[in-house]
Formats: sequence, structure tokens, C-alpha cells
Amino acid sequence: MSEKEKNIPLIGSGDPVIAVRRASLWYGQVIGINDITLDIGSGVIGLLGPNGAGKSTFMKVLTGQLHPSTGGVAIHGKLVWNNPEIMSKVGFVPEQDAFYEEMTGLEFVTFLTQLQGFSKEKAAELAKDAIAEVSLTKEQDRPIHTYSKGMRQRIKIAQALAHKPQILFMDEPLTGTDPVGRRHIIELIKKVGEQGSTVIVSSHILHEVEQMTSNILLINKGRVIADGNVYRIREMIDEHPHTIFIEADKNREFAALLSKFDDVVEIRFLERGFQIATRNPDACYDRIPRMALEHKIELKQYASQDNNLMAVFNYLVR
Ligand SMILES: Nc1ncnc2c1ncn2[C@@H]1O[C@H](COP(=O)(O)OP(=O)(O)OP(=O)(O)O)[C@@H](O)[C@H]1O
Repeated sequence: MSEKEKNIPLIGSGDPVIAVRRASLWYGQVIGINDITLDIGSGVIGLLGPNGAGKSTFMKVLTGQLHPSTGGVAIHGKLVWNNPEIMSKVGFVPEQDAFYEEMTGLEFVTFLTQLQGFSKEKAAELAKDAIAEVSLTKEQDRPIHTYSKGMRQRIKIAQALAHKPQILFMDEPLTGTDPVGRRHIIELIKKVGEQGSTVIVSSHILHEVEQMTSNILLINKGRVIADGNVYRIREMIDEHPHTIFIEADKNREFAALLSKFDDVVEIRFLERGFQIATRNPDACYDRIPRMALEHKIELKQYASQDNNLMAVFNYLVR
């Protein structure tokens, strides 16, 4: 693949690290990704799209876990498919949990690092460093089946980081994490990006991704439908109210408190909680935990809904 090809979008900074050319993948009749061509440089890149958009498929094609039906992917000029040399440069945090539950965190990360070709001693040393990076040292000798969801996410990140890859892929790394765990992972992702690596992070929540980076690839129905700076994408999104689902022990009382703010344009009660539409998501996200605490309301969960993102996708693909 020639790097001199013209008009190929480059997302991220510096020289291209990953080159994707006309890559498509079908699962039988179903399209996973559809004719994607772009270059990816370094820094943190958010891969954003609603459920089923093709994010996981794209990541698996980029990492050589799936062979594209047509087209190809190269990292540093070398095709990724069936190329073990490339694998040592890549770390992957999968969406699903696939643990050896009886292993301790340290055993798990050491074992997977050994598979990268390191001796047991060296792998254990690298594993300890990576576990420290994700602040799990205190828990490293506990079996994984005793870990919380957030800890499981972090140990997955440690296994991806341990062999010090130049490129890190993370499929929905914030799923199931609490606010403190989320902040920690976001800071970690930013740090790895600032060290000059390429970090590709998928999510279906813009608010999460924009805390890590302003470089975004929007993907829908297997196609990249926009790339570039988050501000442009944000502008499109801000035209549509942002929807947040909230579940608390006193839903009606909490909804009444939140409805007093001008940016809240709609409240709808659902089976377990309620949904609010806001024109100022940032203020709203700050306000929700603060007000719950102030009014002694137990917040069971709050999360962005796909709806506003879907509205933007509908608008972009029209
Ligand atoms: N193994 C598979 N067999 C058949 N179809 C699949 C398979 N994996 C994914 N698909 C389909 O391919 C499309 C893209 O799925 P993919 O999992 O890549 O999307 P995604 O953006 O990662 O979604 P999510 O956030 O829900 O994981 C979807 O229509 C999905 O149903």
C-alpha cells in the first residue's frame, strides 16, 4: 500500500501508523464494515457509533483477528493478517470478559504476557508494572472471580498494556465502571496517548469519548460517516437534546428536583427509572451525582442513552 495515495483521511496526529484500504467484512448477508479507507496516526482516537454500528468488527479487522472480505489493513506498512510480528506491537482490550476465573490477576496478566514471548520472570515483572498502572496491586493476588466489574475492566487493560505495545485497542473499556473507576481509566488512556502511542477506544457515548480526545471517527452501519474534530460533531449533536437515563431509590422526587433546571426540556418515566432530555449535558452530568448526595437520594445508575447519537447519525446519513 503506497503512502502517497491522495485524499485519504488521516485521523490522529503525526505520520500514519495504520493504513486501512477499502476494507469490508460481511457476516453472511450482514454487513460488519463497509468499504473503509483511512489512515490512523498517533494519540487517542475515539471510535464512536451506536450499538451494532460495526465498531467491534472494525477493531477485530484492524488487529488481524478477522480477515476482511475485501481490502486490507497494514500497520507500519505490513499487512496485519496472519502476522505475529505485528501482534507484539498491539494490545487489545476486548469487549467481552474472557478470563481464567480461578487465576489471580497477577497470574492472568503474567500468563498472557508470556504468550507474547517473554520468559516467566520477565512476564511477571511486566505484569506487576502494568497492574500498578491500573492501580490493582493490592488486589493482584486475588482470584479474578472475586473482582468487581470495574476491576475486571482494569485487569483487562493491564494485560493489554503489559508488553508495552505501540498501539492499543480498547473496545468499550468504560462499560460497567463506576464514576471513580471511569475517571481512572480515562486518565490512563490519556496518559498512554500522550506518550506517543496510538490508542483506539470504542464507545457509543460521545460524552465519555470527548473526555479522552477530540479526535473522533463516527461509524454507522459499517461505514465511517465523519472523522475529525469532536467540536464539529458536538455542534451537530447539540442541536438535539441529550438523553440520560436515571434510576434512583426515589425516582419521582429526584425527577422533580432535576426538572427545575432550564436546560432540562423533557422528563419521561420508564418502568425502572426515568429519562431526561437536556440541552446542557455537561452541566447535567455534574449535577446528577451532586444533587443525589445533597438530597440523600440513592443513585442506582445514570447513563447516556443512544437516542441523541442516533439522531445525529440519521441526520448525517440522510
Ligand atoms: N459473529 C457475527 N455473526 C453475524 N453477525 C455479526 C457478528 N458479529 C457482529 N455481527 C453484526 O455485524 C454488525 C456490526 O456489529 P459489531 O459488533 O461490529 O458492532 P458494534 O458497533 O461493535 O456494536 P456493539 O456496541 O453493540 O458491540 C451488526 O449488525 C452485528 O449484528
